[in-house]
Amino acid sequence: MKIALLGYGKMGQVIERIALERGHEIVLKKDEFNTYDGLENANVAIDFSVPAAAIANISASFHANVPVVSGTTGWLAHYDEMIALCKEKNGGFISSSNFSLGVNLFFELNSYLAKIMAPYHSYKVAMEEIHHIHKLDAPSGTAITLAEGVLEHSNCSNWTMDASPKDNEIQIEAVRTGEVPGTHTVTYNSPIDAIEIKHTAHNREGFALGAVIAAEWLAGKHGVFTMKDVLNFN
Ligand SMILES: NC(=O)C1=CN([C@@H]2O[C@H](COP(=O)(O)OP(=O)(O)OC[C@H]3O[C@@H](n4cnc5c(N)ncnc54)[C@H](O)[C@@H]3O)[C@@H](O)[C@H]2O)C=CC1
Ligand SMILES: O=C(O)C1=N[C@H](C(=O)O)C[C@H](O)C1
Repeated sequence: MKIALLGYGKMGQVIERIALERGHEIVLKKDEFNTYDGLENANVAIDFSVPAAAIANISASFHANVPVVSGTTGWLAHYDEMIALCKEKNGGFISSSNFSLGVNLFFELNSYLAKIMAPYHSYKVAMEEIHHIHKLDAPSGTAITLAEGVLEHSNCSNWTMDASPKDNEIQIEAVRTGEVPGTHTVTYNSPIDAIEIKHTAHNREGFALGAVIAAEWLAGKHGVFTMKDVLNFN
């Protein structure tokens, strides 16, 4: 399969290695300095760039009739626009705040826990995400997905990064330190005890492998999909 890498930073480089190991060919490595020349030759594009570039990368893929997997976080305000463009161009699209198998299992666990905790109002839910100091966005896309998973089942109204959240708000604390690849914790605390679930990425391999598997799955398809479709979680 011919892959266009849209973004060739920390993630793009791990994705390249894994894609080559799985027998794929890289036909474009797009960064902020070069053009989309060659994109039209790809069977699939993989966007791991920066929030400001993600929209242009995803749009360029739809215009070139190339299905696109996007892992870039921090551009959710434009999500509906990209879905509309995908439909207009009959494109193929998967975006996810986190492509690792472990985190996608963790999303399922988070939803289940939120469901069974819903009747117990003495527990207050909060989240912490820890990442490397180079990360541009906060909170992480993964923390937002986790919070959305809780909001679906609880009577909380929204998430906040405010240090003094209201009773009906889910607090997300974002910590930036060293070279941490990504750690997410969801805690339900009561005056009596606490229940905590945690996912720790030891490196970027899981994110990258998940993105390549998603790309293999998406090639040749039209429509908007999620990692649940790829992993058969539905
Ligand atoms: N969904 C997931 O599983 C994961 C998502 N991410 C997200 O992926 C994104 C990239 O992460 P990293 O690789 O760690 O960041 P990075 O900063 O190492 O790399 C970003 C790359 O984007 C490139 N770039 C900048 N402007 C561009 C443009 N106009 N077109 C194409 N590329 C451009 C930069 O040259 C840089 O190489 C971030 O938003 C991060 O939050 C990171 C890990 C996992
Ligand atoms: O920027 C990162 O590094 C990561 N970003 C994603 C996010 O914002 O959730 C996924 C992962 O945690 C690493």
